[in-house]
Amino acid sequence: MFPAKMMQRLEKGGVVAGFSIENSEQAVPIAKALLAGGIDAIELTLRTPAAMEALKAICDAKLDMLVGVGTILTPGQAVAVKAAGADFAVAPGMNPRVIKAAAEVDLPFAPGIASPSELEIAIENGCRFVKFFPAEAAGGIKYLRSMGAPYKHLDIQYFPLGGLNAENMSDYLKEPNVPVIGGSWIVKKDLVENEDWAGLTAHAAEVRKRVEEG
Ligand SMILES: O=C[C@H](O)COP(=O)(O)O
Ligand SMILES: CC(=O)C(=O)O
Repeated sequence: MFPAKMMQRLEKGGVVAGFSIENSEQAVPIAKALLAGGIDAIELTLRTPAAMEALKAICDAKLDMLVGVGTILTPGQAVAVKAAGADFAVAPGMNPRVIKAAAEVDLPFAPGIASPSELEIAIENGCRFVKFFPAEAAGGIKYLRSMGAPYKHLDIQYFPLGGLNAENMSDYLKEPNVPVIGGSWIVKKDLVENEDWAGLTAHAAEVRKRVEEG
C-alpha cells in the first residue's frame, strides 16, 4: 500500500521520470538534474546490470526526491530494493508473489495491469494504486475509462506509463483517477550520453511546466 503522504507527494509532482541506466556513475547526476528541473520522483528500472548499484548511489545521496524502482519481476527484487533504500516500486505485470513480498518488507508497490482480470487480482491482493501499462498501446484513455468503469466505486487510482509523452501527458492527468503519470521520454537518451545535465534540467523543467499548466 502507498501511504497517503506518498500519494499526495506523487500527485503534487504529477510526473515520474522513468529511466534505465548503463553507467551507475551517471545515476546521481541524472537524479540531481531532474530535481533541479522540478521533477522529484523517479522510476529507475531494474533492467541493466548497473541498476542496483545506481539505486544504492541515488539512495545514499539522500536527495529530496521519491526514489522508485521499476521492472520488479521477483519477490527477491522487492526485498533487495527495499534494503537499498527505495521509497516505492512498480512492475510491468501483476504477480501476487511480488505484491506479497513487497507488503512483507513494507515497500509501497504498484503492480502493472492492462485488463479487468489483472486489476481484479491486484484488488484481491490489497492494491488500490496500480500501474496502467502499456497505457497507449493498450488503448489509452478511452480504454482506461472503459476498463475502470466497473471498479469506480472502489476508488482505484491509476499510474499510466507506456507511450506517454509531452503531447498526451496532460490528457492523462485530467482523468480524475490518474494522480500521476510517468514515462521514459523525460530522460532523453542523447542528453545522458553527452552527460548534458544542464540540458536534462531544462527538459525536466519543460515537463514540469506542462504539469503546472494542466
Ligand atoms: O516503466 C517504464 C516504461 O518502460 C515506460 O514506458 P515508455 O518508455 O513508453 O515511457
Ligand atoms: C514497464 C514497467 O512498468 C516497468 O518496467 O516497471
